[in-house]
Amino acid sequence: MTGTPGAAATRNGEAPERSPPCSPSYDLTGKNKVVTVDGMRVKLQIWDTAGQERFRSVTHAYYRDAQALLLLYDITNKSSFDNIRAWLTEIHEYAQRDVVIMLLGNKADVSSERMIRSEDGEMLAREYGVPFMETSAKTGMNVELAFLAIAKELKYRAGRQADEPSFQIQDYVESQKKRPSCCSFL
Ligand SMILES: Nc1nc2c(ncn2[C@@H]2O[C@H](COP(=O)(O)OP(=O)(O)OP(=O)(O)O)[C@@H](O)[C@H]2O)c(=O)[nH]1
Repeated sequence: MTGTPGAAATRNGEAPERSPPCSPSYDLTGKNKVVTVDGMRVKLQIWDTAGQERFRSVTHAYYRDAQALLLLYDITNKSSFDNIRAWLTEIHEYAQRDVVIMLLGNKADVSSERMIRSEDGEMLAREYGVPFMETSAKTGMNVELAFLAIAKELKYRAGRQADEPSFQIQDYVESQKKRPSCCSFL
């Protein structure tokens, strides 16, 4: 899943079939997920473009109609981080104009092999104006939060009332996210 638009909530529900790519404790992809937001059930249909970076025309089909994209890199793999800019460029060209984007630095549990500092992820996210957090599909750190934040944003957009205060996804993520307990010294 790393370095790819890892997951998307979609409008039309039509998705190419794909098996989940791995079996850590938390599978971030390949399923429908129901998140309860303020008592309302929001259904997210999640697609994973993993392993298809070489087939750009295929991945376009995945995210062209997506309402949200989770961009994942692997904190132990520099090239996955370096690929993120290219993905953001792609997304700018092919995705919906108002797509919700979130940047995730996954494998935060393996601090001994860390290549990308948390601050680097934060800086990149700030540059593109997207929320950022580090996650671990192994321990589950921030995984539910990522989906919850997306669901909250989509629910807010769908039912926005004129007098309703706007939902600030970046502020929400910053206030809720957990930091890895052990930090590297890079
Ligand atoms: N320690 C740790 N391992 C993880 C984590 N997430 C995934 N892995 C492992 O990393 C390996 C690769 O995971 P994938 O999800 O298949 O990675 P990918 O880059 O999407 O791979 P492709 O599907 O081939 O593109 C598997 O062995 C996973 O179990 C994590 O958060 N922590």
